[in-house]
Amino acid sequence: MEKQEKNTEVCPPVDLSGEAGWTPFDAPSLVGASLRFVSGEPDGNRYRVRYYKDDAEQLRARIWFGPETEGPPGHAHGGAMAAVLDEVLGLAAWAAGHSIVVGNLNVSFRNLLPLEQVVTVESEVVSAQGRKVMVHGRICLGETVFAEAECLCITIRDK
Ligand SMILES: CCCCCCCCCC(=O)SCCNC(=O)CCNC(=O)[C@H](O)C(C)(C)COP(=O)(O)OP(=O)(O)OC[C@H]1O[C@@H](n2cnc3c(N)ncnc32)[C@H](O)[C@@H]1OP(=O)(O)O
Repeated sequence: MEKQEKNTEVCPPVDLSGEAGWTPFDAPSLVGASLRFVSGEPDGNRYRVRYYKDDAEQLRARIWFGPETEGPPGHAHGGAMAAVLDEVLGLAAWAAGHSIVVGNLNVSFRNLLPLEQVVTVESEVVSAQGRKVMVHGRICLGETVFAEAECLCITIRDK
């Protein structure tokens, strides 16, 4: 059987700039440098991401799904979208002052997401009661929603 060659060419730079009124958000200075799965290769072929807060202080991300996130031909893998929602919505709870891990993530895939396109992740912390913090979010571009999620975050117990 013929072995398929892996394409190792690095994709060209992409524009991850935010919208008017957004301010850059430094995720590693809040949670450390451990979030490498999504954010760890800013010039690579998996994801490229940049975080912002909007004028309502909600976390936003501009994200490019590279060829290494492929699932259906030419489009992002559902797990790749779920990983992004896990990171961004969890981070949104941290950015709102809650030290959490994600306990439950419910994702609905609404449209196929074409690769090598910059999209937006929106998030909103909708409630915080006891140890439970609910964050909603979606991956979208203009009016098109690719995936939306409800994320139940649980605050970490004091050791
Ligand atoms: C340090 C920097 C981190 C930055 C992170 C940002 C983004 C990254 C996000 C992630 O990827 S986190 C990694 C994925 N998540 C995990 O691996 C979490 C693994 N699970 C756990 O560690 C524990 O199960 C958990 C802390 C979520 C809960 O365990 P606990 O023993 O502390 O809590 P407990 O089971 O007593 O539950 C507390 C409450 O939460 C509820 N709960 C817990 N897990 C739930 C769940 N999965 N679904 C629904 N409800 C849940 C539970 O019913 C209960 O409700 P009540 O108080 O009303 O009784």
